[in-house]
Amino acid sequence: MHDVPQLPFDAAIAAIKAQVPERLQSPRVGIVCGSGLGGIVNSIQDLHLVQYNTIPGFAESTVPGHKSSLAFGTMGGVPVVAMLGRFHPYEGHPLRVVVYPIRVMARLGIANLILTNAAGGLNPKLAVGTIVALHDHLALPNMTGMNALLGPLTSPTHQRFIPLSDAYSPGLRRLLFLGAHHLGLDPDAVTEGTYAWVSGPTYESPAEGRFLRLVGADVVGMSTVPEVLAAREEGLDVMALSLVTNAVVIPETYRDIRAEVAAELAGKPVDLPPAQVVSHEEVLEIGKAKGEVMMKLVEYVVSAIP
Ligand SMILES: O=P(O)(O)O[C@H]1O[C@H](CO)[C@@H](O)[C@H]1O
Ligand code: HPA
Repeated sequence: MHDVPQLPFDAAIAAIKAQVPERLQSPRVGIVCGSGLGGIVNSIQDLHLVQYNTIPGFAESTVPGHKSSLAFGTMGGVPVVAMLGRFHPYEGHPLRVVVYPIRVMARLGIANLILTNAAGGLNPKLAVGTIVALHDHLALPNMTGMNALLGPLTSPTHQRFIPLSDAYSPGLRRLLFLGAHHLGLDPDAVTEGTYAWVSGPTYESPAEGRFLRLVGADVVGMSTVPEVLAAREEGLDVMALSLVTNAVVIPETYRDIRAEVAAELAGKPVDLPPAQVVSHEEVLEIGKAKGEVMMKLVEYVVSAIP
């Protein structure tokens, strides 16, 4: 396999192999832990951590709730590698750096990739805490010049035109729902939906949230899609799970300040609606509170992959 120009794959693989026992050097499944979801590492046995700053080509994650290490070990006896901390374009990382760890994991031999993320709920039917298995995505940045696969072909053997109609593996999603059943989860705890990828780092304005809902997205977040594209280019089977950490505020009407002032001038009482704003702290809190369900599902799927 030829490598992406200027990305030091051989040095990265060598640095990893120097730090990980041979029995764990060829993981079958790769996992990416989303904001606040690093607890997934607790279900890895025979754990060996490799710091990103020891792997050539890796950046550092600068986002609270993301560490900067690769976790090697086993889950239900299956060798795995998990990214404790991902890179987002809004941190200033170029897209080829954002997806580099996915390509490194592919070169280590993974065949399946499980991505997790924290996301805002656009579909009003999704309660905070719901886990959404992505069956599709809507990526305005991809459609307007921020596609992670722009640029020279990754290698002469890679495909240029990657289909996305089959990006999210039905087989892995089937295992997920079998897992939800075996774990006795409430039927509404896990569902399927479409993820809107936005660049961030601002959360959505009400009009943006309304727009994304109108065009068919169920959840919204600032990650995952670039990783899905690279993984598909590398020939990996992909499952992506969003934990709904907050409801995106999409008011039907705006505060009518003109009417409020008129009422105030007329001496009438004015009822002020409570301000609703999302924060990353809230996102991390829900991640911590609900992360265990995500961990158990990931564990089930990893063990059940044929
Ligand atoms: O997608 P992950 O990395 O889980 O993080 C999500 O949480 C952060 C915002 O709170 C954004 O980075 C968003 O993408
Ligand atoms: N919007 C975008 N990304 C997010 C959100 C959100 O509401 N919550 C967690 N990640």
